[in-house]
Amino acid sequence: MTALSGAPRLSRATLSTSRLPSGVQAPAVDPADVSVGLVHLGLGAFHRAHQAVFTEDAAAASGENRWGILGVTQRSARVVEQLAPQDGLYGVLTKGTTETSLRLVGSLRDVAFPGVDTPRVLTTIAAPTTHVVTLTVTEKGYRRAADGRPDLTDPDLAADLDSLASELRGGRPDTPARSPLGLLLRGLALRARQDAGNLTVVCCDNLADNGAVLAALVGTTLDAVPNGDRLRAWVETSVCFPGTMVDRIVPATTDAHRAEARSLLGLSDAGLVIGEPFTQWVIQDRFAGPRPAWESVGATLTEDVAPYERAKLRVLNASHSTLAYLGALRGYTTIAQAVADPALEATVRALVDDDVLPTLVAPDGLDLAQYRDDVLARFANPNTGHTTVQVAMDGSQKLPQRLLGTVRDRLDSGAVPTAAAATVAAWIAYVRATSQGELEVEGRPVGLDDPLAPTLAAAAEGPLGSLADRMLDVRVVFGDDLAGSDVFRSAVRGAVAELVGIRA
Ligand SMILES: NC(=O)c1ccc[n+]([C@@H]2O[C@H](COP(=O)([O-])OP(=O)(O)OC[C@H]3O[C@@H](n4cnc5c(N)ncnc54)[C@H](O)[C@@H]3O)[C@@H](O)[C@H]2O)c1
Ligand SMILES: O=P(O)(O)OC[C@@H](O)[C@@H](O)[C@H](O)[C@H](O)CO
Repeated sequence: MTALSGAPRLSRATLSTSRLPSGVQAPAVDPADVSVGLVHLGLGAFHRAHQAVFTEDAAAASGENRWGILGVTQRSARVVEQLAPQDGLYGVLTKGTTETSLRLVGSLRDVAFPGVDTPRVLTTIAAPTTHVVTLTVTEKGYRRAADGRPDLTDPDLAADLDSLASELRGGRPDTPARSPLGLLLRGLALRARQDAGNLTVVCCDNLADNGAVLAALVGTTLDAVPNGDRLRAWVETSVCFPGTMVDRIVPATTDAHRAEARSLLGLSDAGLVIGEPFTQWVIQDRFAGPRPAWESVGATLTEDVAPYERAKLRVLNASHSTLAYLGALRGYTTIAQAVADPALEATVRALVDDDVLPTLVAPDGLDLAQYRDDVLARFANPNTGHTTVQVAMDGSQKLPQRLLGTVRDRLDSGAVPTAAAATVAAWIAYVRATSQGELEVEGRPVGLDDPLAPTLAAAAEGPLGSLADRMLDVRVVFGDDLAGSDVFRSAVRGAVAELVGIRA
């Protein structure tokens, strides 16, 4: 029996005929009464537990019914298959340290998979009733090259740019899009062609300076497209890319979560997501047109998002990755188990206190030491079940965003970033163990899950004595500056030697 069998499926029909059990919160908006005004690219777990909830609550608070979401999956139709039969309805199971609650969300009004639905997605991005596009497509989804510019050799992006070039010559926008950036650019092109008005594009991925990064990617990609200059000029005057800091720990949903939600709801929910109680959204107040009144339901709209984003990436996400690598290497399944290990907690505190905090300017009213403690308390929540292996994936994409800025700032100030080097060493040891088939967590082998896996595995292979040097030579991760820094190299060499038990 699976987690979904034995109970009718959540849908508008079953919701209207079932009496919701007490304790389960109904959608804050009536899904029948909501039209689409926002398109989301990357309909993973995080969007459903974060921006979709803020958007629904904001619409309910302001009494507006124009902020329904078209959610677009990226790589497969799986999430569409989960949500379309449910009319887009799904639950968010919130798991605190002592309490669990379930709410249903009705703001997701339509779902699409670019493999078959590209024309519909482009038309919706270009609709005058659409005012905002949001994205959560993971770090690797942006297809950036080592220098941060668009990777024009990426076959999916290249195929999309061919389609875009044809559409800019008047061709029909009907080829399936293959990359998030391609989909966005093609949607912008159709919007410009139809003169449908301004648009705001909000990157909600854990990328440093995410708004500016996405704006630059859009601009430099258009430079490479024949006749892209007119579209680029339109984007510069008609599209805003505010930066954001997004925060809520949203682990992957398991069958056990689905079974738990089914027993609370009495209906089965294939689109269920789970999250911790904490949620935060800080958004740069730079919009090209209307937006949901997110500030009315707890989001912070600010001129300067950078201090919030930097504090979150460098404290929370860097600590998360440290616990993920060291925790998995010690055989811990979850982040909560890892942070409960006094040695690992001490390592994380050293990272934050010695190297991260000296690089930060506290955002208004935030006590950074308290923030560190609050983050560690959130990690200790045993009920989210966030796995070390999930957080550890894609290290080549994550470390540059969450750790290497700290390293650069420390080196620039003349300090030796010993604690940050220890996190780099943890990642190196993890890459070595997973790429050589040497890591098991709870008796299950763990492989290396990273878009650069072949390059990393090749660098990890060979004598332990030169492991740190071979890995630091992967310049797409470390850049020429860190690969060329004797101070950093020496710190990483020492930390790797300590971790793998050899002489530096
Ligand atoms: N889960 C969290 O706790 C959390 C918290 C804050 C921010 N985020 C941000 O949200 C992102 C997504 O997290 P999630 O929990 O929704 O993950 P998820 O695995 O549930 O969903 C990831 C989404 O990105 C798409 N994607 C993945 N790889 C891609 C690729 N190579 N090209 C194009 N699209 C790709 C997937 O199709 C999916 O839509 C994270 O990478 C992070 O930047 C997540
Ligand atoms: O989402 P990822 O996989 O990029 O990173 C894993 C976690 O560090 C991250 O998702 C945190 O849970 C999140 O950033 C908390 O807001």
